[in-house]
Amino acid sequence: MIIARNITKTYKPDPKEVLSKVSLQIDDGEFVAIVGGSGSGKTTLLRCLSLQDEWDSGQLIVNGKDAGKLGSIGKWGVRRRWVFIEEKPTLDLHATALKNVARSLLFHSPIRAVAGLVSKNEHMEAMDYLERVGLLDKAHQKAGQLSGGERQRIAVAKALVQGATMIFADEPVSGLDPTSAESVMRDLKAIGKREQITIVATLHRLDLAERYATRILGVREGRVVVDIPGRALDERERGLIFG
Ligand SMILES: Nc1ncnc2c1ncn2[C@@H]1O[C@H](COP(=O)(O)OP(=O)(O)OP(=O)(O)O)[C@@H](O)[C@H]1O
Repeated sequence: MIIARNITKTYKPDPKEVLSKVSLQIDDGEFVAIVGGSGSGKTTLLRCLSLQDEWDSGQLIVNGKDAGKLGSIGKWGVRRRWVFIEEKPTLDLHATALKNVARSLLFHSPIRAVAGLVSKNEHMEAMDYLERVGLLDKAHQKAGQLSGGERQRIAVAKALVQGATMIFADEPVSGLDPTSAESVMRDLKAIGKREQITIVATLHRLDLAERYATRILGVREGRVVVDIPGRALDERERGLIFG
């Protein structure tokens, strides 16, 4: 669970508040979509909630711990099972989907990971993860030959390997064609539900947030102006977010 109380952030030396007294709560198992216009502060909010960025004032409580008081080791402990999925996930494009996932199984053995020395058991385990994200038929294809949506699914499989309890995704479907965007959203939602993973994602497309998120946070000029369960927004709510 994440609780934010009056989080405020500026990018110094610019005195303008990019986040302004943001207060919210994210419960375990939610699929939270952060929506808003360009430059409204979505990514900054995601980066603060995921402890990737510092904030200036306010309090962030993560699983009962005051995150502002944690040192780097304490933060590492909290973030150990958090996974970050970017617009373009960092994958080895020359390696197969299978190898990309199998390498995540070797996080405790970096030399084998770099050399790509994967045992038979690890291969089978990686196949299992690829099946869970619906990519079994593409296991032996190089990541560079896969579509953007399929690459996002590899990133999700890697998150599962790492035993993710939370996934933070910054624009996970931007740059994807509408069909792939739908399927990534559908997968994220299904996997989050099945594996009990909390998901927080920034999204440009409001329709996807409305259809897939269990909760929508609307941000405007650094403030959370709408905080509702996932559903179609009414005129007033749209106006509050987009003007
Ligand atoms: N590293 C940075 N240094 C200075 N200003 C920044 C930095 N990152 C973001 N900003 C500014 O903070 C504001 C909010 O940016 P942010 O990326 O959080 O918005 P966003 O809603 O995610 O935008 P978009 O939808 O266009 O990606 C913008 O005015 C941006 O220029």
